[in-house]
Amino acid sequence: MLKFEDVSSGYHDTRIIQNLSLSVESGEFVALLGRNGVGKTTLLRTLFGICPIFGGAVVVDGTTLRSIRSEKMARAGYSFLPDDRGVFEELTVEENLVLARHKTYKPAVDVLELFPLLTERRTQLAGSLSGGQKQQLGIARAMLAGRKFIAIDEISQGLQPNIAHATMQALRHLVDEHQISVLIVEQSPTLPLEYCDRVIGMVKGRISLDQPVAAIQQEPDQLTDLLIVT
Ligand SMILES: Nc1ncnc2c1ncn2[C@@H]1O[C@H](COP(=O)(O)OP(=O)(O)OP(=O)(O)O)[C@@H](O)[C@H]1O
Repeated sequence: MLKFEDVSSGYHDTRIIQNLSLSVESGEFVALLGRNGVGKTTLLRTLFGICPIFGGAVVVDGTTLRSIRSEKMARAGYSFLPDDRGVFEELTVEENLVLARHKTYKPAVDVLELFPLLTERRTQLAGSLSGGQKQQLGIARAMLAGRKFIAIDEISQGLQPNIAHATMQALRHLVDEHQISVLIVEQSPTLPLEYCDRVIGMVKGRISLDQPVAAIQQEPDQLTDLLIVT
């Protein structure tokens, strides 16, 4: 359903993504791993039209695109949670959720059950939430809007471990129930190895690893180049 074909992209005249090819199928839950600065965020920004494509093409639902418009992706049911959480700070929690909801699509996950604080804080301005609370609102919005594809940058950022696990379980359920695709960016392999189907690793703007989770569990050394050195 989604393919990057020999894509190069970046910022102004700086090429960050280098001749990168990958695909994500319907009903696949994929994690993108890599150290700081390798281009994971830039890859997601390219898919959602925030960074220009310098070369190659992105194929979305069979249509080859050499430039991408964010609003078209949103209309097609592709949702993106950027690393700054992408909430409307001047609107309430409830208004943020209403704007993300689609007329007919009802996700198989009740986001208010998943994130009870969104009900407790429904009349509060999103801008006054903490970072972790904004993350929950942003993920809820991405789940409501992503009828075909959900991309989430830095998924566990600011989330308590139990909430991060519940979020991954809910995404797994959405993938299995609706055959949507999910692509997450995460710093650590722990959650991806428990919940995802496949791990894609990036080094310096290129793919360095693309393996099913089962293959990585057998040979975890494959992750060494992708892990953060502390
Ligand atoms: N707005 C920008 N203008 C120019 N260069 C940028 C911009 N944003 C990021 N970069 C550069 O692009 C490269 C890749 O950054 P990117 O944020 O995609 O990496 P990342 O893998 O997501 O890292 P992190 O995990 O730290 O967010 C870095 O060298 C970064 O300095």
